[in-house]
Amino acid sequence: MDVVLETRGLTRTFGRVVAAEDVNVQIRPGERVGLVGPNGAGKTTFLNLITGYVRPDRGRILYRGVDITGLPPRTITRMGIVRSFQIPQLYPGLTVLENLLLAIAARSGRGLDFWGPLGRDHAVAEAMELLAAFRLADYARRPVRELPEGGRKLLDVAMALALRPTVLLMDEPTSGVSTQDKFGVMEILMEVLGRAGVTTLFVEHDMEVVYRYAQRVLVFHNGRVVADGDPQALFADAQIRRAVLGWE
Ligand SMILES: Nc1ncnc2c1ncn2[C@@H]1O[C@H](COP(=O)(O)OP(=O)(O)OP(=O)(O)O)[C@@H](O)[C@H]1O
Repeated sequence: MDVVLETRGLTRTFGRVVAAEDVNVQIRPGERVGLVGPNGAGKTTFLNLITGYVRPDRGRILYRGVDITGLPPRTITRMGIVRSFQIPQLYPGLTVLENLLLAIAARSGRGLDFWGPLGRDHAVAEAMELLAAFRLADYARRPVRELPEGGRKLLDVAMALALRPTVLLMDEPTSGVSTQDKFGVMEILMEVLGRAGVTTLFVEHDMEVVYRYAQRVLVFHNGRVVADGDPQALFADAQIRRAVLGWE
């Protein structure tokens, strides 16, 4: 089986809290995986472990067969595992285009001032193409603070995609987005990420979003992955519905 990301026996405690316990997961290239579970179940810790922000007490993380356990976050990002944040890390006073140019500059490891005119033209063309894909082209010259929340989420992911990830991790892509906008945001995200062939893992509390957009769901509970399967099967399971998702 082709595996892009794998965890083996991943375990991490904070004092008495077991935030990850013997997490064994294999992710295939191009999969779209929803991470669900109650508050404090260990979903964010799982993302923090993979991206190097938190070190495991035990266990290994393999990316394309290479052991990345304990590597610094910057190195892991450069290798192709990129994270987009729950609260988008944007510069509200800069334009949408400028924010994206900064992400493109970050990919090259250089500041904007290192670009000659040709490099800048290429970067602007690339940024405009990305903005068009994310339906943000009309906002290109406007400051980020004028973007609606859904637009900020899209820009945040566009910036992550500018780093050319193989694996993208998203923490609640629809949090703070209005009910009428959230499916629109997810449609665009999934279309663009699917076309780019990016393997996507996303933490999500909105089960309707998970149901519609995840091909596979990992259910976390007390730091463990207690269920792993397709959303139709998992959400039909009465025990998971009651004990883990809090549904009757
Ligand atoms: N840096 C930390 N220091 C101490 N405790 C932590 C730390 N990070 C996470 N924890 C604890 O580990 C447990 C798992 O937290 P985590 O944030 O991973 O859960 P979660 O499933 O993402 O929850 P939520 O859905 O509320 O975001 C919680 O009890 C949390 O308080």
